[in-house]
Amino acid sequence: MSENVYPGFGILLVDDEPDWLGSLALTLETYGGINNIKTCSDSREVLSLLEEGGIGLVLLDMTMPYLSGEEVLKQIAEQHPEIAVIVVSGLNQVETAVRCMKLGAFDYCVKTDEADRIVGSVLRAIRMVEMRSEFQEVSSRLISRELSHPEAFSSIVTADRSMLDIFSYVEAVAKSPQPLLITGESGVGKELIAQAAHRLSGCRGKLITVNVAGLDDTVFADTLFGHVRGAFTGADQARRGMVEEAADGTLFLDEIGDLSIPSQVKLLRLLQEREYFPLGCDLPKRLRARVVVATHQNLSAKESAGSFRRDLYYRLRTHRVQIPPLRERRGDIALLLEHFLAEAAETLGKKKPTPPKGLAQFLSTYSFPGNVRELKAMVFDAVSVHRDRMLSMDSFVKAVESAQAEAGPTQAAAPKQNPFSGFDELPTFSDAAAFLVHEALDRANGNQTLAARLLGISQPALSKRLKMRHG
Ligand SMILES: Nc1ncnc2c1ncn2[C@@H]1O[C@H](COP(=O)(O)OP(=O)(O)OP(=O)(O)O)[C@@H](O)[C@H]1O
Repeated sequence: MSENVYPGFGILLVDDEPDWLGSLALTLETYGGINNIKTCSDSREVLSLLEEGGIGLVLLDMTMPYLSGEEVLKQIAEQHPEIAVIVVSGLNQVETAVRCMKLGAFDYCVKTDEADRIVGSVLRAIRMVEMRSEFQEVSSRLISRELSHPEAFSSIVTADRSMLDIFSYVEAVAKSPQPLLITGESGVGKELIAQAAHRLSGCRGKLITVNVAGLDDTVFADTLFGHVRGAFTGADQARRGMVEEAADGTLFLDEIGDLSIPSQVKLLRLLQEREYFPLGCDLPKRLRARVVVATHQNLSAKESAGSFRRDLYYRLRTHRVQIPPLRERRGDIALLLEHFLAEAAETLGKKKPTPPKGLAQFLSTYSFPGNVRELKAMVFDAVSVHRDRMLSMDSFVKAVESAQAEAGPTQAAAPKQNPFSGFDELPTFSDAAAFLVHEALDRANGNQTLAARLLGISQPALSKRLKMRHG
């Protein structure tokens, strides 16, 4: 991973005036942090430069000796359709602009345009090229459905398709110098994904995690950037900031949605300039870490509401993954249950207990607002109190009931699947009811209260049914 280069592909500036090439390169670097730039002042050399590879975007002058911009544009469109071209002309001519766009140019700018207009156009083109190559990379991985480094995800227990797709994506963008944004409800496993991204990045340094929730701006700056000795009253010792601790590794900023606006400005500056100043120090230090951020908040809504800066939001969302809540991957509940039972037994020095039949099914009727963390806590609690070989269902029922009572009646019910949809011949009502009652009692080990719960009826209603059947 090259650290201080943006974007990840080269941008070729083509113009016969070397002075303009120099000033355009400076504008792009100053206003857009764009520094992966090559220049060419002879239009006849453009194609051979593109053949060498590594260029994703060309900024092309129109009026040049030898080959005109329009001719070069035609050649690029034919031979390198994957390369985006922005025409930067000395003249504002609508007809030429239309012709260029028809030939496939991404945009048409005029040299006298404000710097903002040209830089904005280049940033959009960069994003388009990035998205296109990201899409190709991800879709080829999704088609092959294979991970090159499955071991990087070994701590994440799942068999869910959407989670496996996320693994492919994280692997595809692992070596990118751009930040990775991980969103999802609390307890879904965002930190585990950050750890996997770090393992895959190939960075030699450490993974440094900073939870930025509740840090005021001064503490945020001090934590990240550190200070020199004597920077403020009481600063008897210099402090290395976390950005430095994470050098050649990954800086993981958790709860990024809680950052104050002044801290957001500092973070944006760090990402854009890849430089920072420890408090009391005049010499800038370089950011030498990959940045991964996470939040359980809806950043897009925060951005619309004005509490999250738009420029930072766009900078952060270059690569992003949204981890689904546990209730949207119920198939994982049984796997996670087994995993946490073994982990809890080992941690607590007990023999792994046998889960009661129907436990996974019972748990999958619950919406788990605290996601995997809540399931883990339930299992650890149940294992710590249990004595017999067979784990008791009671502690799970109590945990679910008290969580539901706390959440109140608005708690969403689990979406139901129709178990009969595949049947050619349907059972009668009374047969279906009898089978259901039998299965529920079996799963609940004869415990009528639990069986009634599994069936969604009261215990007296179940016992009435049983009496009717036997009587
Ligand atoms: N798929 C999984 N397999 C195994 N353990 C998991 C899985 N998902 C989450 N966990 C465990 O659940 C707990 C919560 O996970 P984690 O801290 O990664 O969640 P988070 O999304 O970062 O939460 P928060 O938003 O509160 O920071 C951790 O103990 C983690 O190890």
